[in-house]
Amino acid sequence: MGFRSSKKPEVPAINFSIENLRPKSTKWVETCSHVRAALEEYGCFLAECENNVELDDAIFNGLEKLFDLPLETKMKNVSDKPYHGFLDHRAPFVLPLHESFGIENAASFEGVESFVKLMWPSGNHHFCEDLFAYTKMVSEMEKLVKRMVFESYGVEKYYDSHIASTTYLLRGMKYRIPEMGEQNIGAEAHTDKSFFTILHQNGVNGLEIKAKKDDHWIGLQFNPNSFLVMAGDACLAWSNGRIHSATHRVLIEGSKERYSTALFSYHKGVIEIPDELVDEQFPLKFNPFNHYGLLGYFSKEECEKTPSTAGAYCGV
Ligand SMILES: O=C(O)CCC(=O)C(=O)O
Ligand SMILES: [Fe+2]
Repeated sequence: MGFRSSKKPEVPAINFSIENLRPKSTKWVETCSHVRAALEEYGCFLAECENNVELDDAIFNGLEKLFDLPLETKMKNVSDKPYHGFLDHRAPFVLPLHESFGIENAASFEGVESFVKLMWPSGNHHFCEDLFAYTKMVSEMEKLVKRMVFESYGVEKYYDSHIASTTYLLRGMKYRIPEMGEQNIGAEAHTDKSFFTILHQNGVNGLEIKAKKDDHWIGLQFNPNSFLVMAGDACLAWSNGRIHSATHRVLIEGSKERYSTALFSYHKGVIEIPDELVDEQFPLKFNPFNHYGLLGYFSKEECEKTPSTAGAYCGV
């Protein structure tokens, strides 16, 4: 068995209640600067929201049923993009505790509906509705965070075109309980290749983030209202290295299975580094890059040992 490291609640928690999120209000400006500071220092923060408990229950109960489907049904969740389809515990990494699905175009009803139809050909209307409501809500949160970040750097003029090219992938994860003597690694240490990732979980903790300043592992304590907003390698490159893309992993302990969701934002096409983010303190570090190109590059074996995928793929 592995061991659990520091549990100090060091990742900043930021109040995302409605009254803090009225654009241009004093609280909005304050929240923007907290968001930016957290992303630069930790690469992530816990957004504390007024969460919908009923919807949460519906999603995690629905996920349980989804993972209980026969393997041959689950294997129908395929994609031409790497890490976008069903991953069982054998491929592409050997992760005995992990299984996950990928739902492309997750913020569109058609995307969710075509996934649900594939899994339940005779229909599962309620889950389809709930899943869409959930992805809609989390994708709105992603847009809000993006707006805050763009405003905070004074590059809001690029926001609309950026959003117009954004697409979402929802991954649903299940981590089973390790057996006696079995390793407790649910997900190996990695950085995400997304622009942003928004993570949520059932009541079971296990996600750890590597601190930027001294490399120690910080165990995250979610409450039912917490969503972890994390920057991926695409955001690191877009921000010209100002925003940190945190290494993270999942360790599983305890007696309850862990279910989590991750909404990944991707950009269709090329991401340009805004001129405004290049100056003497931050000379240009990255060339414009194709976001799916970055993901494809990472999926190739030669990149496995590279400490920074963005640096290797599109570094100046
Ligand atoms: O399950 C989690 O909390 C994290 C999963 C993760 O890091 C990923 O899918 O990239
Ligand atoms: Fe991740």
